[in-house]
Amino acid sequence: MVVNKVLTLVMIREARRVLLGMKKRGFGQGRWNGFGGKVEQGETILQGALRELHEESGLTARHLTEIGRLVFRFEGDPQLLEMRPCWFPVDKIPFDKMWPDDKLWFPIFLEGKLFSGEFTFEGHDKILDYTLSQVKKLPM
Ligand SMILES: Nc1nc2c([nH]c(=O)n2[C@H]2C[C@H](O)[C@@H](COP(=O)(O)OP(=O)(O)OP(=O)(O)O)O2)c(=O)[nH]1
Repeated sequence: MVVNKVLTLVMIREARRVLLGMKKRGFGQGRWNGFGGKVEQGETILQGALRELHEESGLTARHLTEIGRLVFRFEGDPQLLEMRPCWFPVDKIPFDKMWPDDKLWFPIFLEGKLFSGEFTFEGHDKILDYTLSQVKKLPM
């Protein structure tokens, strides 16, 4: 069965550091990540991103800027929320405790460039196949 969900992922960054949250339970448990989750019915992606950012980190953003668009396919399951935020210097991002695709697109994000990609996973650790590129404009 194919389940299509729209998920947000907000990266809070300053020039030399990035704020990540430790996912305490549910989908991605035990991994550092940006803040986000499912877009709810009747919500725009931006509204969903602002809501999840606030729910998970307590932060209220004045504005958000698009950084990329990624498609994930899982040959398996999904699930829940809860985060523990922590700032990481840009040269000390804990990739070994993050989603395996992150080390591929983070460099583009940290350069301030837009990116677009698709990842197919086997379970939650193995990337079977992917495409990723820096783009001038995000696909709709
Ligand atoms: N960095 C990174 N983030 C990912 C990857 N895959 C993936 O779903 N995410 C993000 C998108 C979302 O922000 C988050 C998953 O959202 P979620 O399932 O916890 O959604 P939610 O908070 O609405 O959860 P729930 O309460 O409905 O269970 O993980 C990935 O490969 N890398």
